[in-house]
Amino acid sequence: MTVPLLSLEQVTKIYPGGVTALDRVSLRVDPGRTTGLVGESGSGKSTLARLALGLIAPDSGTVRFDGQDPHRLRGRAARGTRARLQFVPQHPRGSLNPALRAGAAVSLALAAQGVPRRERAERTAALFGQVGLDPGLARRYPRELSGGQVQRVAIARALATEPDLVVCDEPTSALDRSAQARMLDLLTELQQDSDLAYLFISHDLAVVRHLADQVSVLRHGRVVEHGPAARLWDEPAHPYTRALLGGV
Ligand SMILES: Nc1ncnc2c1ncn2[C@@H]1O[C@H](COP(=O)(O)OP(=O)(O)OP(=O)(O)O)[C@@H](O)[C@H]1O
Repeated sequence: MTVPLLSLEQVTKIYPGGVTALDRVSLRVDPGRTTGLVGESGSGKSTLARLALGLIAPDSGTVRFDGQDPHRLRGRAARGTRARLQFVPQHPRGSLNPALRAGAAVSLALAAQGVPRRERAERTAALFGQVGLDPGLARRYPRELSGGQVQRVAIARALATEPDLVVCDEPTSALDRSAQARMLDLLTELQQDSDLAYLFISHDLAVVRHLADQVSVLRHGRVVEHGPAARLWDEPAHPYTRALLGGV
């Protein structure tokens, strides 16, 4: 049996004030594969993403990335692990520095990886090419780029560290239908080229099924159904999954 790249075992997260955002949730992402996580607003998806990235700790249960607790790593081990575990947020415009040109955002990520200055321009141009962006756009500021282009810059920046796993939190929800389809094609291509694994989070099962091998359905912090994406789509067992599909 494959050793998972990311695993959550019986994870519970209770926020101050008593909100149980996640209740004994288990989930795994295998190397080079995609696990989808669907659920409506407030179901706990972003909390799970933050736990997977090691930004917060669970109240009980375990989170493991390549066998280690990502929240407990310190120093060099933390830097190494962070490079292999990247994040593409829902609204990347907010995560890019508005005063930095798009190319500089990617170049900085390369610098943080120890890539020598003389190699950075060429590597940045290659990353722009990889995500389907004209390298000329590297000179633009985020405000001068479309939503889809900004999302691609965020992906290029994530790829700069040559990650094994990318946590994508609603990466297409701010895009129109055609940009959404192109983004899913790009993510699929990148996975095939670089053997990337994704934890792909969305409220939309119709989007998730295009990419995910396995899907977990989250409701009020609990996994109510889990299985192969095609099975959930064709024969949803839980009424909540059927309700999610009803909205498609
Ligand atoms: N820092 C926090 N402090 C207290 N409660 C929080 C905090 N963050 C999230 N919550 C609560 O935890 C629950 C899960 O929130 P979470 O953001 O994980 O859901 P979500 O599925 O990502 O929602 P959305 O799709 O709207 O982003 C919600 O009830 C939310 O109000």
